[in-house]
Amino acid sequence: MPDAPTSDARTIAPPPAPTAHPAAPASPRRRDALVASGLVHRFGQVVALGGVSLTIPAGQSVAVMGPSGSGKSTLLHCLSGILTPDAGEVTLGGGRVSTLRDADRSRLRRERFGFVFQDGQLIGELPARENVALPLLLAGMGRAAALAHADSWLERLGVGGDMRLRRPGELSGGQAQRVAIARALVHDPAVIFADEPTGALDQATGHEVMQILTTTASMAGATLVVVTHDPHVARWCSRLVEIRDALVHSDTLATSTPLPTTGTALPRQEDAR
Ligand SMILES: Nc1ncnc2c1ncn2[C@@H]1O[C@H](COP(=O)(O)OP(=O)(O)OP(=O)(O)O)[C@@H](O)[C@H]1O
Repeated sequence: MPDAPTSDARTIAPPPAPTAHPAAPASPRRRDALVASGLVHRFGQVVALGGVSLTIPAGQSVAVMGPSGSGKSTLLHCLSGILTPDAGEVTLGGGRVSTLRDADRSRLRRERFGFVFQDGQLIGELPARENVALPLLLAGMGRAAALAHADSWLERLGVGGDMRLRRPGELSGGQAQRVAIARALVHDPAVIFADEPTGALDQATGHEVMQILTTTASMAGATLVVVTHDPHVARWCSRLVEIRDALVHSDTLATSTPLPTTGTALPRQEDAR
């Protein structure tokens, strides 16, 4: 694995102070490991995940790589409760994710997970600050407090001032991804899932976005799971999981310490640190 890029964390201010609100609870929940045990998922005859087990300690950044069609997005979707696996289980801090009822799973996704997609998936009709405030509003925070919290995140990620009031279509790709990162972090999630977060950006902007994503996630104590085709993106993360043919093919820490991976075997948590 190549050397991790130099992170200029000093240029990014610490996260805004958490508010005394369920949408931004204090830190203990962040100690939750995300664990996948024997995940199997099929689309008809296609086996997209053939028995994948992973333990991701709280606060770790993991890049998921592999050839097209190997099962990366399916893994991300199962880990984040978007898809229900046909077999196996996902837990966060010991609490079940994959087998929750739909309503509870949606709530868990809203409150404990943040998402960054290739195209941002911001709401086109809403200004940046309202896009960012949305997770807080959905969690019941008052409008003024939610917008103030959103503003402080946007400011911190370099899209403050006038840009807060622009709609996504009036922002550059890099600016829109900064807004998407602010939206993913604003409610203080335990885990951020990013699917090709730099896929629509040029290399320099992608580098900048990864720097912001990894630095802010780390400062906030959030676990980060990034699906990417790009080794330059992957090297921002402290662990690389390679998926091939619906299974974990390799699992490596940035220190180049190989982790035991044998099909469905579940690595012990201390192995993955
Ligand atoms: N909704 C779906 N319906 C049917 N088959 C699907 C569906 N989604 C994924 N698949 C199939 O499941 C397998 C794994 O797909 P997945 O999207 O997880 O791979 P990936 O590694 O993320 O690919 P890529 O890098 O191209 O995005 C592939 O064979 C794919 O064609």
